[in-house]
Amino acid sequence: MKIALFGYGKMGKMIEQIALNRNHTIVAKVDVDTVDIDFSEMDVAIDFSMPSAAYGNITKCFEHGVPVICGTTGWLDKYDEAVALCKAKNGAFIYASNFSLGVNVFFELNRYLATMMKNLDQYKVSMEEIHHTQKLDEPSGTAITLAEGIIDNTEYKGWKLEEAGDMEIPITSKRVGATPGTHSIDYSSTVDSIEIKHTAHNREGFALGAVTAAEWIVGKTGIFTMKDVLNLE
Ligand SMILES: NC(=O)C1=CN([C@@H]2O[C@H](COP(=O)(O)OP(=O)(O)OC[C@H]3O[C@@H](n4cnc5c(N)ncnc54)[C@H](OP(=O)(O)O)[C@@H]3O)[C@@H](O)[C@H]2O)C=CC1
Ligand SMILES: O=C(O)C1=N[C@H](C(=O)O)C[C@H](O)C1
Repeated sequence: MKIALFGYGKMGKMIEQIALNRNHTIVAKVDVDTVDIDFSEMDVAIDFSMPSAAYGNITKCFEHGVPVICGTTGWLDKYDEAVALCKAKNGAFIYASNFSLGVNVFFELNRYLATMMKNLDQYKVSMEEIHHTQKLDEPSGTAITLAEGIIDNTEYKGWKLEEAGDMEIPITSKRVGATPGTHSIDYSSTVDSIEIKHTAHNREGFALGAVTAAEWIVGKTGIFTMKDVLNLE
């Protein structure tokens, strides 16, 4: 498979390694300075760039009929526009705030736990995410997906960084050293607490998930999620 990398930073480099090990070819490494992009060579594009760059990269790919796997976070105010363009062009698209198998299992666990806690008013939920100090966005995309999983299954109405209102989920974002990504959800009452936690030990799981999604999407049209790719139920 011929893969174009949009963004060649920490994730782009890890994805390149995994793709080459799986006998794929990297046909382009696109960064902010790239002017001539040959879209005709690409079977699929994988975007791990920057919040300010993702939408432009994705839409250029759709215009040229290239399927897109996007892991960049912090640009989702434009997600609906990207989806509309993808549909208009009969393209193929997967965005995931987190491509790792472990976090996608954790997303399901979070939803299930939320349904169990829904009527237990003595417990208050809170969330913490910890990432490396170079991360540009907060809270993390993964934390937002986790909050949405709780909101969909309980009476909580929204989320907020730090101080939250009564029916809002408080999220604490910490930036510590080179932490790849740690997310925890806590339900506390006056007598006890229940905590679930996912800890990434490195970036390999994110990169492998993105390459797996790229292998899966080639030849398909439509808007998909990692749940489709991983066949999780
Ligand atoms: N969904 C998931 O599973 C995961 C998502 N992420 C997300 O992926 C994104 C990238 O993370 P990471 O690799 O750690 O970040 P890095 O900062 O290491 O890499 C981002 C790269 O994008 C480049 N870039 C800047 N502008 C453009 C542009 N217009 N087109 C293409 N590339 C551009 C940057 O170049 P320069 O440095 O020259 O500006 C940099 O090399 C983040 O949003 C992060 O949150 C990260 C891990 C997992
Ligand atoms: O920026 C990162 O590094 C990561 N970003 C994603 C996010 O915002 O959730 C996924 C992962 O946690 C690493």
